[in-house]
Amino acid sequence: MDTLVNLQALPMGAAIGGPAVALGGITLFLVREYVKDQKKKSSKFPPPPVTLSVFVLCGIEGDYGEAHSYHYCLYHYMNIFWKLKNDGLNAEVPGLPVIGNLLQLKEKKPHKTFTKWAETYGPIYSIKTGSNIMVVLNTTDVAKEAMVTKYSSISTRKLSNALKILTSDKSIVAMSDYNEFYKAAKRHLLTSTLGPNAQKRHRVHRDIMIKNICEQFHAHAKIYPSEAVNFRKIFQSELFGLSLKQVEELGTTLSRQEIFKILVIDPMEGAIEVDWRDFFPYLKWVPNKSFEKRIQQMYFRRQAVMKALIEQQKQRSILAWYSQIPQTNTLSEQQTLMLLWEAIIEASDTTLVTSEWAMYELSKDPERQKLCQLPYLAAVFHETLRKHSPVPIVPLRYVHEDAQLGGYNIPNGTEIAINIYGCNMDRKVWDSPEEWKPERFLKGKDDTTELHKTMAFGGGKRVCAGALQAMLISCVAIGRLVQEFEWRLKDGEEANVDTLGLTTHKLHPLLSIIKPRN
Ligand code: HEM
Repeated sequence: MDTLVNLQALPMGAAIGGPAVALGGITLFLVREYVKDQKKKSSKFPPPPVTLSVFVLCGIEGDYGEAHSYHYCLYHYMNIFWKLKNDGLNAEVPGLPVIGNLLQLKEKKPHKTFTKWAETYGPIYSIKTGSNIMVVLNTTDVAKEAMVTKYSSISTRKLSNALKILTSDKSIVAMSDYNEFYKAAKRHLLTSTLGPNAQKRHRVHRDIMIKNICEQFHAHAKIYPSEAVNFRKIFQSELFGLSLKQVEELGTTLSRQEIFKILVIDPMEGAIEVDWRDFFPYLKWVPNKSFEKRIQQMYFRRQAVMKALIEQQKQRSILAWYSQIPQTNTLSEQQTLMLLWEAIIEASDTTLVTSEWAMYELSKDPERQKLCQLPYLAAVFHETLRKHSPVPIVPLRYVHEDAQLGGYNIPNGTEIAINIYGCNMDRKVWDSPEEWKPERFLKGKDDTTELHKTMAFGGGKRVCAGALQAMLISCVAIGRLVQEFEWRLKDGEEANVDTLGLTTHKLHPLLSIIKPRN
């Protein structure tokens, strides 16, 4: 999934407008007074005295998700702030008043910024994104603790405004809270599409996909032997075809490229659209019409295409798992539509990201292309997941009851960012982490825990449902492409390592010169 990582921590500070600044002055004053007051009362960071009276006077009830008044947010913020301080998590990245660390994250590659901060502030620290407090985990042990042993206290999500619309308010597996809908939906996804039996049935589609890809690369090598081929152009289109399976009829009104844009590219971009109200929930009454219009348009276009697709597939009974869903009577039509879309978008992105980076690394190094026996192929796959972590930050988790992580008490209301990329760059765990060395996985080849040390697919109850599919497609593709061609990077391509977007999408599509092997 991966595709819908909720990076609410990816703000463009510049988007924060006038009203925030105006209220900011008041906030700053209140915070300063509060801190002064605390210091006067005790030097040992007492528990927050809590502006409970303000809270009560405002008449706010319900959980944090519903309580969006300015006072409540301030109360909530201070509460978490002092609890964290009290329990010794002093590592805190300094930021600006009111907006906190938002401006420092405007580069839109928070996994890299978080990793850099870990060098200065240690592997666990807190940051502020507007009125939210987030604890960032950059170390494997604590990340596992959050995903596995402490999961029950950290199993909900707080979505950005864009994601609320695009996911029909948590109606997809990857973005839902842990509840009955989640359990039913994940079960369906696994039994009908992504689990081992379903993947066995889908083998025929994978074989056709790889055959088509190889044919297109051969055609290119024949006509333009000395010109670089654009890996992504061929791979992406075939991969999307696999995820949609047969949509030729739909294709008579819309091209595959157009459908791809509506179902995959637009929502991926929409998911990281910044609505500054995400960071200042007490300002949610301020209209942000252009933002809402953009996201709503994406939503309606996707609805239209998905409905057409479902109608068509129902008539042809091709989507086997779709016809299974209504039998349970547990999912509404809209939830079913969303799950179908989820399977499409998630199948179309991260597998491409992984395969493209693996072919980039192999194209750099002809010697390593000779070593493609099976264990080595698995090592290439896992090392690519480590160095290029396709989902660099696990979709944000929300602490809904006080929990302990890494020996610190983390209060209810804190957001948790698990920086998988940061964990995979940790020098204490990985030798020369910046180098791509598949050999590091050969030693532990019989030890599956060693292979999953990268945590690329998350872990615990929320572990990625599509890990098997991603591995099957990626490994078969990488193996076949290296078997059939010699790969060499186009001159100048080596430096193109920049990424773009929610996943670690290669900014510049891979360009390699390919030569068929005898
Ligand atoms: C290399 C490829 C992939 C990577 C690295 C990846 C990674 C991840 C990660 C990190 C999560 C989040 C786990 C969490 O919240 O703790 C996730 C969740 C998920 N992924 Fe993937 N994914 C990949 C491919 C796929 C594919 C191909 C599909 C489906 C076709 C898929 C479907 C899902 C679903 C449904 C979830 C939500 C699981 C849950 O919340 O229980 N993923 N993935």
